[in-house]
Amino acid sequence: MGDFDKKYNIVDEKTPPHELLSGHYKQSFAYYTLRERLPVILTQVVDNLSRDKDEIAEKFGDGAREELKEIVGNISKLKYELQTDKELTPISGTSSDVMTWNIFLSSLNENSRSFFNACWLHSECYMYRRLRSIFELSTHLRDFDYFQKQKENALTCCTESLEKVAKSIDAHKEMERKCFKDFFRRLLKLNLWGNRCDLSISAGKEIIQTGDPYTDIDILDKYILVDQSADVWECVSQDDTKDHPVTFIHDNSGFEIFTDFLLADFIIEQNLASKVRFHVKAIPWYISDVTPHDFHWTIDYLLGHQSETLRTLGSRWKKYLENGKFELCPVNFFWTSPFEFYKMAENDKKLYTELGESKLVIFKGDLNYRKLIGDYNWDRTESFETCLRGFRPSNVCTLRTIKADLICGLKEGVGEELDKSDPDWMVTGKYGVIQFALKN
Ligand SMILES: O=P(O)(O)OC[C@@]1(O)O[C@H](CO)[C@@H](O)[C@@H]1O
Ligand SMILES: [Mn+2]
Repeated sequence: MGDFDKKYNIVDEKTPPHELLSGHYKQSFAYYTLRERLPVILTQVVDNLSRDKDEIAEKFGDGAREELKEIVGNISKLKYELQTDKELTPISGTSSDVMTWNIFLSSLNENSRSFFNACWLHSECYMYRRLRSIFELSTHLRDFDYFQKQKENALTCCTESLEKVAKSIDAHKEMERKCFKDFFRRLLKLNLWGNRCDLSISAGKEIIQTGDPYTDIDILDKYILVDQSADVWECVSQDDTKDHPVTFIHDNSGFEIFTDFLLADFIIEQNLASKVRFHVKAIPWYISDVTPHDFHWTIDYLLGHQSETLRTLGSRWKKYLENGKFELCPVNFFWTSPFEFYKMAENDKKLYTELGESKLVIFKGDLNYRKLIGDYNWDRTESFETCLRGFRPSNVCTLRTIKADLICGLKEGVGEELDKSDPDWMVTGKYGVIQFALKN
């Protein structure tokens, strides 16, 4: 370790800092996820395919109907492999990430190359990648998104709430103009809580956002265990970095992406940055995650909505897309790779450098958090900077509701208190963190 590393207690990048989270530990959320949640998610895909087979055949042709039988068989096979803790076999497929995945899989230790023995992050990502490869290898359904209906429903079922939030933000605008900092921090918190609504935590069961979470947003402050929103404001309001974009690494469709856009809208309107960039997933991922299609669909849905408030927002965001104030980045398979982000610089230098152009990169959600700090049993008071293990291509912010049993940056005693008062506090999404680290 060099002097800098010692001073800041940076962990050597090559040595695993702590025990990896894994399905091997029966008391863990990893075990529960692999055993209970993921098989349910696979069963649900099968059920939805059989429910929608006529619709699918109409859209993709009769050949698709035939192929569905084979696809269902292959999904059942994947479920069997998962439930019987089989080896993570190579991915077959035609996409450019197949080789990277397979090199990664072959680099795993032989005794940690099965669903329950591998690092949880790796086996869970693997399941979603294998699921995708089943469709990718078909002729008629290679581009079919088996989570699409659920994602669309996550937005359409909460339009009342979208409208209320948008109206109440508009109403507060005049008042909030006196203090942009407070306004920004509220939008940031709204954006944080928008992450409560992912579908994979509920194994696909609908979670509906109701009411107007903006007006009462401060009530939830007691659930924010680390709140560095003031630091994020300081970073984003720097005048000399206006020409640098703010970048979102999106997480979920539905209510969450709407709140991402609201925050991005504020950034553009207040001229905090000339451009906001968005990164999405290349393939269907963890049920709710945004793909390019979901991104455009969301804006078009708002644009065509009967509510004038939503139409206004939709048409403004469409315009931002046209004039480059909003930019959807080309899909990048790094986001659906098994790699933690500290490995980005060596695996995708270009992406790392590109993120470095931003004045701020906002990582949304629980899975991005897991990739930021790795699926390790970190000491819960370890600093966020240390856990990033050198991954600070730009100023980094994470907005994450806590849905997996790993965390860092807590004050001494906070975790222990919660263990007593609310034993499930790490896996329900009830609590959240807004954490920030300066560029390297
Ligand atoms: O990343 P998101 O959408 O906030 O959450 C994804 C998630 O539901 O899936 C994983 C477990 O299956 C957890 O990390 C997390 O709970
Ligand atoms: Mn997600």
